[in-house]
Amino acid sequence: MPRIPKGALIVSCQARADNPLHGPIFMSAMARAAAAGGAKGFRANGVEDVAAIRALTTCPIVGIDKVFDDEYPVYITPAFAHAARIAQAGADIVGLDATPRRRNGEPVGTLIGRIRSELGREVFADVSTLEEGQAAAAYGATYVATTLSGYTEETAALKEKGPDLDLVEALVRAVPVPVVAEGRFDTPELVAAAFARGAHAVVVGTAITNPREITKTFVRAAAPWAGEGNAGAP
Ligand SMILES: CC(=O)N[C@H](C=O)[C@@H](O)[C@H](O)[C@H](O)COP(=O)(O)O
Repeated sequence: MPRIPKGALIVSCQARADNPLHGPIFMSAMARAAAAGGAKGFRANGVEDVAAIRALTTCPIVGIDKVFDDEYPVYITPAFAHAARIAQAGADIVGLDATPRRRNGEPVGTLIGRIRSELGREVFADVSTLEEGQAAAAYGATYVATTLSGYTEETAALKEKGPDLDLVEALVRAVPVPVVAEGRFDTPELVAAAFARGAHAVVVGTAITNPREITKTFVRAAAPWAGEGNAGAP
């Protein structure tokens, strides 16, 4: 199984159902474009997208299966069945929510152990705090990533504050496995800052593969000048 190389840029190629680029045709094209640009691995969601990207690369793929259920906050690969189908689709590494929040499936420690022993896959643990990262590493996760910082109740206030570089550094100091920076790393400078804090690799999604969200940032910049008779604003 290929490992994520040190210094790698991993490109997350994901588009939800309401995104015009949803589906394996567009997501595999995104992965090809990212590979041509030098990406050394991919993160992808769902069996179809993972299989389509597997068909075009031998680089490591962090496969996840997002399953939304109003009763449970955990949606990134919540249970073993989801991990199994993502592994079957060709993911070298299974990504999952490694927070201790309620999930529709076995406890995260059991899940990590089963993915490694029964599926023979590496585990990429998405966490939101230092304590969650330490627990995930103790359970046997291969990588610990800052993916969920800003996206849990406990960390929600961080979402508007850019990427969680402090968590990257705290994890690097505390856990014995490679730490991956993920979540809101939306400029090359922030990617460099993550490596300077000790990250093993960095995952970038929206800023590379979501033209709708990228367009919004440009439109926001144009907004003060938009509209009739507003030519000289602000
Ligand atoms: C919280 C959550 O569900 N994060 C997801 C995880 O798969 C994705 O929606 C993110 O796009 C990904 O983590 C990359 O982050 P960013 O798009 O900020 O570069």
